[in-house]
Amino acid sequence: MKLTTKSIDIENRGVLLHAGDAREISVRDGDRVEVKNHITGESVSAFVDTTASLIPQGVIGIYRPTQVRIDVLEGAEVEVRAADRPATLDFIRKKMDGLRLGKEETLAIIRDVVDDVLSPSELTAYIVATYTNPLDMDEVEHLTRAMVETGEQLHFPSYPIVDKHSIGGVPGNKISLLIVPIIAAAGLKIPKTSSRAITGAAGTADLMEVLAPVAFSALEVQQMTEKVGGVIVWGGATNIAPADDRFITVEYPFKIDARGQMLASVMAKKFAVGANLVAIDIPVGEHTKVPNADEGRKLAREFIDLGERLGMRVECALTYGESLVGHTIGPKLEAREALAVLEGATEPTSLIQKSLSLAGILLEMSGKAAPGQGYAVAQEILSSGRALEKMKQIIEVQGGDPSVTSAGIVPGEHQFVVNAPATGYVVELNNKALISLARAAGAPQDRGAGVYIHAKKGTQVRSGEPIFTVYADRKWRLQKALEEGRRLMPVVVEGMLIDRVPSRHWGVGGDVHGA
Ligand SMILES: O=P(O)(O)OC[C@H]1O[C@H](OP(=O)(O)O)[C@H](O)[C@@H]1O
Ligand SMILES: O=c1cc[nH]c(=O)[nH]1
Repeated sequence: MKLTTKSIDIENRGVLLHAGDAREISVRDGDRVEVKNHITGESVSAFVDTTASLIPQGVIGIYRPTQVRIDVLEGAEVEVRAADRPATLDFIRKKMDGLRLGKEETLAIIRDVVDDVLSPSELTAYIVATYTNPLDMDEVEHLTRAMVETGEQLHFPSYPIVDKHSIGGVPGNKISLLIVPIIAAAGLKIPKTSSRAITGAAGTADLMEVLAPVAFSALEVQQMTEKVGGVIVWGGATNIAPADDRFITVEYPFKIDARGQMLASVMAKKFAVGANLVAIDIPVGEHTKVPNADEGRKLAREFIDLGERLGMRVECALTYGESLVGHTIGPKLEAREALAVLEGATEPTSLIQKSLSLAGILLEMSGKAAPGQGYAVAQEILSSGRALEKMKQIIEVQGGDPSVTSAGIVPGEHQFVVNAPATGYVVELNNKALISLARAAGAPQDRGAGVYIHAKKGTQVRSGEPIFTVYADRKWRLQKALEEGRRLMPVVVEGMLIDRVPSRHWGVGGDVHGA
């Protein structure tokens, strides 16, 4: 059917059809049509929305990404027909049924993900299929390679290229903001791409965005790294392993991070930037992605194995994940805490020790420190102020203000302090509940939102002393977070009354109502 185009400023790969035209070409809302540009001969598949009134019959509303793909002008005539169903839906179905996917099948799926051929529900089906039917190591390797092949890669003229990545899962894990400048200050190259929050309340890209822009092209990432030695950018904007951000968009609301997806997501980003020396942080703890050290060692072997398959040397660090890193959760609070350490703060020790340990591993792997000396070398770079100096260069090259100080970063104006209801020890500090609380307060989208933990697990508190403060940029968000806090009770002080559930049938003094 021939239809006349009308441009519509909507940012997805769709078209708007009059219900009458849709009936004639036998498509319904959510189906695909193929739209062909007569002049160039190019065609594109697009998802259908229908309307009875917004456009007349004979006209097709073309959303911007669709229009760009077939390069068609407003008012031009296009040929529209019902599109064939993508073959990759059968591959996804195969995975849903618990079968293994071959290399070509995986590559075809990832191409369709990157080309926006799959609808959000089809993409979700793929992620859920790999969550419920875990990928074996061959499938993980195929997925990793497919994620790299469908994006851009960096090619530095010399080695080593060093990188680190955390699998996440522990709140407050702001260590990249310390490790990257330490490694770059040691004279190494570290083109760090990070994701936004996946299961947490603030990913490294969310934190860095407090200090500088994080959206750059692959070429810019390479140029900035060559100039100052390191960057901290958002992988989702780079076209480096571009499928990754699409997957994370699906995972984020469910707070899931399937093992095979996680391995591929992390290692595809390392491979694509050309890293040959990689350290992986695996936080271990009851409320994290890895519940115990045995599982952590298994995952470490998988990262190392995958690294060998891809020609990268990988070392893993199992780290303490029972409690948050440092005292803060949320973009501004975390960026402020990390910057304060670069400026010379000697606390929090959990943040400093973890960052120096990981940086030390990379310094030893690269030969910048003798075996066993990595921690001390990293410490010297931090305490000498060279890491701060390097961080300012990184902030500046990314377009931020290098004169920023931790004191100048102000978290959300709406605050609520939760005090200890009894004297005792903090016996429970539930990571997952703290993340839910910070998300309810608005993190990571609201940068000032988050939680400051005054008393971590094992700390003795007196009745009335602060345990944590919730921050929000908007008042209604603070209210939401407090409701979430009441429901989840993220912190428990030994001896405190958690809740009182009254009997339904007994009145005062033991009288039975209605008896
Ligand atoms: O939201 P959850 O699941 O905790 O983890 C996601 C975070 O972990 C990784 O950190 P980094 O980039 O190595 O610093 C990711 O890039 C992301 O920022
Ligand atoms: O970058 C990351 C980190 C953790 N998990 C992922 O899937 N990707």
